[in-house]
Amino acid sequence: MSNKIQNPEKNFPVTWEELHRNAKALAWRLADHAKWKGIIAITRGGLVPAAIIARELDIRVVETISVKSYDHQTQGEIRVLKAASAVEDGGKDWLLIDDLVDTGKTAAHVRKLLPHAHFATIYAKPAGRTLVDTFITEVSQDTWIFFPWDLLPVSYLQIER
Ligand SMILES: O=P(O)(O)OC[C@H]1O[C@H](OP(=O)(O)OP(=O)(O)O)[C@H](O)[C@@H]1O
Ligand code: HPA
Ligand SMILES: [Mg+2]
Repeated sequence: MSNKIQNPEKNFPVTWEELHRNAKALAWRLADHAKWKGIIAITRGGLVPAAIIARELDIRVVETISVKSYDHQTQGEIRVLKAASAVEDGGKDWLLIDDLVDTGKTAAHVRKLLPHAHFATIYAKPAGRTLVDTFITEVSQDTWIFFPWDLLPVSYLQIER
């Protein structure tokens, strides 16, 4: 069953620089918490934010949980392709990192698997906002966020080959 996002009205492209600044801001918010056992990145979108946060908080243990929900802008069934195998106690004292929460389906699914982990994202849309413990920037539900890893860097276009 697929749930087509109704052509989001607003495009919100994010540059590497903005992403980096926001990921650092998220790390600083998380720095006050007790000592984290490690980070669980929700792949693939959580990988880059998790890398930045791991460096900023000096966390060296980084696990992954692999979850697929979207094909381009169309949401399908949630599929966990790989579990976070080394994580115990339902994720207690672990940081779960994703790039964003949209409908909240991914977050709800992962929360069931790791109910005690602290869930943090850079961006949040209203439908999923209550499912994350910490986020930096809220955007409206009718916005589609374009991450820099899915965009062609402008500078590449300026290089003559
Ligand atoms: O709140 P939701 O509506 O569930 O959407 C949020 C999820 O969708 C995207 O992942 P996606 O499934 O596209 O895979 P990706 O991380 O590999 O891009 C994004 O990275 C979140 O994990
Ligand atoms: O707004 C979005 N941008 C990129 N990926 C996404 N996955 C769900 N919503 C989004
Ligand atoms: Mg994802």
